[in-house]
Amino acid sequence: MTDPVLPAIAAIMPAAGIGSRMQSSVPKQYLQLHGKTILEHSVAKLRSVPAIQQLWLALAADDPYFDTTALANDDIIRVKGGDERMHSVLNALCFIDEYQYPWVLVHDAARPLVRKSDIEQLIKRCISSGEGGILACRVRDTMKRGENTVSETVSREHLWHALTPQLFPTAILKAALNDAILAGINVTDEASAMEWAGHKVLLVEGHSDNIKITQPADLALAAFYLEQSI
Ligand SMILES: Nc1ccn([C@@H]2O[C@H](COP(=O)(O)OP(=O)(O)OP(=O)(O)O)[C@@H](O)[C@H]2O)c(=O)n1
Ligand SMILES: C[C@](O)(CO)[C@H](O)COP(=O)(O)O
Repeated sequence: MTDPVLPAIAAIMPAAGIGSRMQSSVPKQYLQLHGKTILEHSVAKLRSVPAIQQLWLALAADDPYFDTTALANDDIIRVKGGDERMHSVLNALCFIDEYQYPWVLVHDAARPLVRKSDIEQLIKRCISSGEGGILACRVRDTMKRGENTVSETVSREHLWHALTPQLFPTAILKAALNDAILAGINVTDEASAMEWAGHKVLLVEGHSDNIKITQPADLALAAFYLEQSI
């Protein structure tokens, strides 16, 4: 497959969360990892991809931390985050010119370990096929459903962990996300809205070390993975 001619891609980084599951004194995107904030690591990964020509950052309206980071002088475009991740993403989407940037890539600030090669593979696969898609990694453990006891074993065949980035045509994602939110759908990733709206979503296998920093133990794991990549 020859490399497709890449259109301009705008990126949205949702970074307006409070990180409640992290139980930390600051929102987790501002925790330090090898001398930089998790947010700075994640932004640097998107900045390393030439096809990404515009970067929108959704921040909490009362975020007092961002201006203390090295990104304060970056040309990153700040927008106000929303009550939930899906609102933060939609708020940013509403500002993106879909003619100038026909594709939009969404990547969690809480995923600082994503590999440039995985991002570029996602872009190549989606642009080549004309379909949106997500980075994902296959489930490896036996999966159980239940609360305190097992109610069922869920077949792990064709079962994936959805990761980010997720890449979709800008206008189509904007419409799908807006309509899904209006319909009261629980949209925890962009693909959920696209699926609900009936669109195909490509699964692009990525590395399982692209973890989302969510709980306290994840910080040490991320530091370990970072040491392996140096
Ligand atoms: N209203 C929100 C909630 C989350 N996010 C962002 O979406 C990403 C993934 O969300 P999650 O891991 O759930 O982060 P938090 O919501 O901060 O974590 P928690 O659910 O533990 O509070 C994070 O980069 C987070 O900053 C956002 O931009 N706006
Ligand atoms: C978008 C995501 O990272 C894909 O796995 C995930 O859905 C975010 O969920 P969260 O509850 O907002 O962390």
